[in-house]
Amino acid sequence: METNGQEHVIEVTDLRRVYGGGFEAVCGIGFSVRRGEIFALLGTNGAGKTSTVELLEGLAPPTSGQVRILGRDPYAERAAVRPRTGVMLQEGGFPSELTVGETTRMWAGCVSGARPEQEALALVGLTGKAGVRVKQLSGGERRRLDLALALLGNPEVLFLDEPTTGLDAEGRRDTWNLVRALRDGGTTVLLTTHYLEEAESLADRLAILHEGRIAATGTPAEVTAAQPSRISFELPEGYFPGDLPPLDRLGVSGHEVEGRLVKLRTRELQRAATGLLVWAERAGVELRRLDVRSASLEEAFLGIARDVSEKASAVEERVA
Ligand SMILES: Nc1ncnc2c1ncn2[C@@H]1O[C@H](COP(=O)(O)OP(=O)(O)OP(=O)(O)O)[C@@H](O)[C@H]1O
Repeated sequence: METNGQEHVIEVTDLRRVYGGGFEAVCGIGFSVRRGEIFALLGTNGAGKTSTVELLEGLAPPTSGQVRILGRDPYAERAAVRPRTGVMLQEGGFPSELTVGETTRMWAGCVSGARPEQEALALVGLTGKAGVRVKQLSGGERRRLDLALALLGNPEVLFLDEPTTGLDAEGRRDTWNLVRALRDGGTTVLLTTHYLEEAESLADRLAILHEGRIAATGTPAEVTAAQPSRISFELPEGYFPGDLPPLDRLGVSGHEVEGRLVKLRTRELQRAATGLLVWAERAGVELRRLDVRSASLEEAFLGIARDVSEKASAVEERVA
């Protein structure tokens, strides 16, 4: 389907998943991902990420609502959709007695038009490991093998479930660069991650799931823009909070004082920082431990989880 001339490769409409015992893990969510976009699904433990991704991968049918991958139903039309997608699960589950080369060849036999084994291994930095048994690989190397296998069929759509869990900082950067290069080559990527820094750095757009619902969605900048920025500093010797300029006139929406440390929250970062620095300059004081920062995705994430839980308990209290 096309919207504004851009092809939506993944389309999710009013999607619900209710498990056998009646538990609703996915409660009517909707989003779409354009060709060549990296889209991240974030959420606390149990938010419904895996339950959603399994429906996108066609591993189960939705209870209600619709998923379209490349315009088709990934469950009912699995034979048509599966060859055009690559899936990296949380646990690859490949036989650990096989070597890396044997595993790659075995998997390539199930994929039409597979990349050469060496190319797939080189993409993920496993060149030279073809003769090593899977059980001898480190945790990070196993993750990279899982990724190589997902890439074997040159997929148009790539599903990555926590692709960098267990990787060291360098391995994580390498994977990010590879995912970006794939995106630049036109691959559409949907990933789940617990690393907010990963989503902030990698995702073109993201959705934060909470208790089966989308609590926020947009570009990382849009999602963080809804959160206040922070300024913190140490009160100079001999000064008290009341000596600061009136905080509301600086555009400060909230503050805390812990000992000599002052923490300010503001949605007008430039105005608040300028007002504070002009005051310090005029008073001839140094603001030690000065820290001025825009909201991070982590703050947005924690803020959303807190807000939704607070609203839920307020409703429960009203009902009780
Ligand atoms: N087969 C099942 N039967 C019943 N409930 C299930 C089943 N699978 C998952 N759930 C429940 O659905 C909810 C969402 O689980 P899901 O695995 O989708 O979350 P997640 O966001 O992927 O979590 P995590 O980050 O911990 O992997 C959880 O409360 C989980 O206990």
